[in-house]
Amino acid sequence: MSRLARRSCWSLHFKNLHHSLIKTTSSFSTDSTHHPSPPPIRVELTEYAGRGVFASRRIGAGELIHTAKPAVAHPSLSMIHTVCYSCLRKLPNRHSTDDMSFCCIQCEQLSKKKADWSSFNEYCRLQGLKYPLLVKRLACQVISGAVTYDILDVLQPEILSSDQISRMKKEAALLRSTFEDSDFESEKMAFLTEEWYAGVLARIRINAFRIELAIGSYEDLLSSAAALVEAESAVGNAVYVLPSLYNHDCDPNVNILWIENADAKIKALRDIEEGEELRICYIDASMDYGARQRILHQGFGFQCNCPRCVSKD
Ligand SMILES: C[S@@+](CC[C@H](N)C(=O)[O-])C[C@H]1O[C@@H](n2cnc3c(N)ncnc32)[C@H](O)[C@@H]1O
Repeated sequence: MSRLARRSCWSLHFKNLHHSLIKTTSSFSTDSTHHPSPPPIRVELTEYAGRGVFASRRIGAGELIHTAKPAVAHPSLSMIHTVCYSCLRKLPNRHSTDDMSFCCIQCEQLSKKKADWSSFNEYCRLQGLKYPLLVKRLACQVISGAVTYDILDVLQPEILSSDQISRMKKEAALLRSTFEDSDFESEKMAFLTEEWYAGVLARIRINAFRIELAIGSYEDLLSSAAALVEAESAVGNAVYVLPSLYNHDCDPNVNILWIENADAKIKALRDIEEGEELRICYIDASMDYGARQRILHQGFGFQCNCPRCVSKD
């Protein structure tokens, strides 16, 4: 296939992908008559990093570009008694001892049939793992019919080593046996194979966001200071579809923030021209050039060639 033909094939693919992503994964701010306005973005192929998100019109500094609901979210284990198990909102009653507490009936309904997750959670706690918790949560959502088993297939996967794959096989078996012990119907678990587990985890490892809620009150400020002392300031982790298509820049023009729960808000940090790529920063941009390159290479497998890195700033 010629380069041009391949490109137009991709263009068609991305046009369809763009429409389905916009329709299915994001909720957008509405105007006063409650007509949802489409976000000013389009998904296109970049020259350097697969897909990326581009401005479809001029966007002003501070503008809310779009919001997005997570495909899957899970609280940090150290926060499991203090935030909603579904949406990661802080709970008014911070003394819950239940491993699944909810902020409202709608969130509770997303976890109707419960299993005993103590062994799986303990395994993750001992190994210092956070992403298998997202796979567990996704499997629950698939079983309950809230999402399809292939919801994350559209995301870029990490290339896994054979060591990682054999560890994942053990985790997949532990996950499956927890469902079996809790009498989940076996037909509903047919999707839960070692391959499914490894494929989902490979995508989560590249695309998960660590959720830190914006400080809303003096009380939040105190609890966040306490969490920092305990080395855990994130309320949890989540994976989104559309936000996962934003590429990285060490001097980004947009950022993602969370105000009260795991719903992501994507905002412009400065004026952006039509056609400009929208890029977020995956890491702490205050680190020096060498540390940024090392972390991006180890965590995401790429060498950053953003203007800041090219000038070794
Ligand atoms: C979260 S995904 C971003 C969307 C991705 N481009 C896609 O097509 O799905 C992260 C991956 O995009 C690529 N990427 C993102 N920012 C990049 C950059 N500044 N330079 C090179 N590759 C980048 C890397 O392969 C990285 O692992």
